[in-house]
Amino acid sequence: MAVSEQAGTEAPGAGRRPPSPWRILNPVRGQIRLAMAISAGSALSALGVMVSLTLVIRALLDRPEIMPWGPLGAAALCTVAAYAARLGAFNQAHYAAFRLERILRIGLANRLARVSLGYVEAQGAGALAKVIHDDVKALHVFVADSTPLYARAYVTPVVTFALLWLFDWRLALVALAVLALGWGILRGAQRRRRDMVRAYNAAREKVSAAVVEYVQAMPVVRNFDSGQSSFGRYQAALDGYLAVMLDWYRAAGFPARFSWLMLGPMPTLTLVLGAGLWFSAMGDLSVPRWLGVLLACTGMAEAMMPMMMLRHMIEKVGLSVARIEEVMAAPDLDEAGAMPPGPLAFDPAAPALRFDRVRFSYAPDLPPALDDVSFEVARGSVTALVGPSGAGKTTVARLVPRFWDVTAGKIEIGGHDIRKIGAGRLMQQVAFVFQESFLFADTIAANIRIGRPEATEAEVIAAARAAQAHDFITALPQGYETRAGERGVFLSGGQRQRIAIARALLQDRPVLVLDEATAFADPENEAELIAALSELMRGRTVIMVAHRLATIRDADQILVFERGRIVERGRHAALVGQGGLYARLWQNYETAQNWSLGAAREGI
Ligand SMILES: Nc1ncnc2c1ncn2[C@@H]1O[C@H](COP(=O)(O)OP(=O)(O)OP(=O)(O)O)[C@@H](O)[C@H]1O
Repeated sequence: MAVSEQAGTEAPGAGRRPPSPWRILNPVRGQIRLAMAISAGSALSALGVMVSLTLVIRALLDRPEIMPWGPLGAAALCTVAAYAARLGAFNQAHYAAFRLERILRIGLANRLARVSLGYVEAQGAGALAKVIHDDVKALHVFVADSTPLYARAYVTPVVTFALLWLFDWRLALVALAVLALGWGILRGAQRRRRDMVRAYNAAREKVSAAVVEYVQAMPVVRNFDSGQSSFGRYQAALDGYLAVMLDWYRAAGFPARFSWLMLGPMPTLTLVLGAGLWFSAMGDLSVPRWLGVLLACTGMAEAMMPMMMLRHMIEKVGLSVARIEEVMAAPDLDEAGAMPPGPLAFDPAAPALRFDRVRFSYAPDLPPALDDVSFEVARGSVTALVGPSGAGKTTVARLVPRFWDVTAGKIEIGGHDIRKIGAGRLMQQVAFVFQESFLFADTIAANIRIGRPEATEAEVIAAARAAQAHDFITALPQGYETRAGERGVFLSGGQRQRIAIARALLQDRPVLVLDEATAFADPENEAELIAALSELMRGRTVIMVAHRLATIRDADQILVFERGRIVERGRHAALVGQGGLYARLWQNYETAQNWSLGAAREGI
């Protein structure tokens, strides 16, 4: 399951609480503590203003003819200090947030560089990019805006209560009772909140999945579906979302609003005012004290609000933390047994590539996708993998660049177990061109240069020429400097493939893995693609998956897979002669070819 889906609805661990954000803040803990301390100082200074003003009033009531400069000056000083400290706290928190953002992004990028490519593929590039971007951003917002509030939210009510107690313990208890009542009702209203949040997230995910499906499937929808079933799914998701929202509103509505009202300053003020009137009428409360209580208790009620908001923010940011921690905990490619760095001597007598009793399962509870697969690929030869859908061909191709590691057995390059070579050195040996050729949002030239940034312009052009890409590249608006990839120029699947081939040519690595490299090609493109591939394959050790059997007729070795095992092996003519699975596949292929041209025309 992809990262985003997991944390969005069920996981991390259905029904479990999202983790606390504090642990992940460790790298900037010191600075956050500093921000909190300064913020607490600001809260105390604000209370100092209240106390000073109370002293001013008391002094004026006692001796109205003398201006109480001392308490007035203290009030002014405390006001300035409160604002300065507040600003300082937010500055510190923002610095910490920027530092944390950088640390987490670098950490996540480093992690992804070390995990297996299979993990990245399984999670989906989009979901991982969302973690690096959106979830880290959510933490930034939390640190920058919430941590100073946090200190204030806890310091202010406690210190205010102490002050109230000093002024008049009876009125302090009245204020506390009102707030406790509001708090109690709110907690009651929030008891169902976690379930509600989960139902809400699930409903929201369903809506976005339905939207994505509806938009992505638009061509299919228009052709076959007239929009009925996918739009129906979208509508059902929307209805579900509405039902959850209404349910939530009904369940939490009244108590929540009532408790917010209770936690506002008015109820506390009214009761303290009433109680104060009564006490002073009984001659039990001096006016300055009463005023002091009134001034302070508004602050106490107000301070409760951020507490509620912060609880909500912590729960929300917890989901982002869960997703970040999940990526951070992704297993490393096993590099423990890797040989020390330095040039590697390959055994010239060993085959270029060897699978030795390889067994591989995608997960411990899944049946093996490959079982007891052994073969050798001689240096400079071409090995083709064929077989029915799901037979394991792609899995073989992806085990070579270590998308995943074998479950049992081993894969060797030049006599070395690929797990021991180390990922970096392995990549110097193996180039791969897979079904989807990814182009970065950069110029075409930069995209070709990716494996060898130091390549000269002449080398880039030579590689593009050999890959049959030069002509269409020069026809683009800015030639090699045209931007490709996201929001760049639109390139067809076959053109992207040829750029990927030019890239692989420039990388000039001895072992080449091709998976379905001609899958995207239209008939005009195909001839060019095959020419490009022949250029790429020249002199290299090639292992290729191809559905178009014509492209592998001349392969030095054909391995026929069925249900994860090699069932036949040999050259084309011999295999056709055997009359087994390959012969059947070949016959089907030929029939399909003839049908596509001849029968289809007759049909029209
Ligand atoms: N990421 C994955 N997770 C779990 N199982 C997988 C995964 N990828 C492939 N499989 C399973 O492993 C088996 C072999 O799949 P593989 O893609 O290697 O077959 P293939 O011969 O390349 O098929 P095709 O010609 O249709 O591409 C299949 O049963 C497939 O369902």
